[in-house]
Amino acid sequence: MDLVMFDLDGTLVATAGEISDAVNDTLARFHLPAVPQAQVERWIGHGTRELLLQALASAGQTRVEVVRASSTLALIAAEFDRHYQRRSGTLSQLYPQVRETLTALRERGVKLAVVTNKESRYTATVLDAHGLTPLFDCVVSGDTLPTKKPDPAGIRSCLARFQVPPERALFVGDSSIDVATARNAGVRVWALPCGYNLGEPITACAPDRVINDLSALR
Ligand SMILES: O=C(O)COP(=O)(O)O
Repeated sequence: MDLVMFDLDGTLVATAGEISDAVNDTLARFHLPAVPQAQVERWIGHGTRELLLQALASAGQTRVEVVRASSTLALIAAEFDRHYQRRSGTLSQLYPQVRETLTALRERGVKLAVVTNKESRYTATVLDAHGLTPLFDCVVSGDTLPTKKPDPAGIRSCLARFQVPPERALFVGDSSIDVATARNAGVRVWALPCGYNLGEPITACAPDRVINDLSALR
């Protein structure tokens, strides 16, 4: 392999606890009931803004489209932004073997990238909080390109940047969105079972291989 691309939430870092806290800080500020972390985990995958919309719809007992069109959304999103930036890195943890494996792959000259649907300002905070930023050659966030996963543009931009053919690359993720993204780009995909797969078992989306931790890459 010449290039390995990783999803972020649920693959490199367990982030659900602090996302959930930031969501509930925001809901409390607007006198809305809290949502359980288990529910927040099922909303991870389409980007933090989409997650916030889901939480607001659930807490307010309305539809996501109603929240999306609401005139107060910008105000609520700004409040969430403050809480999430403040909470980032406070509860999240690297999964076992992440730092060791990234370091070993880098030493072998493998290019490393993050391709996440998380917006870039949050991606940067989370990667910095865990000292991961220097380990990656490229980071593609949910708002880096006009489209996000499962569109293959993020993977393709990494392949093009490092001039790696799809068969010499691997994508590692934790969800059906990651599997679909890799398939759309013609890249092999390995998946971790203990991340956030929209509440479904990872085997349901048939990755090329299920791995228990990143040491399988070494
Ligand atoms: O922010 C999200 O919802 C998803 O992020 P991920 O693509 O790293 O899983």
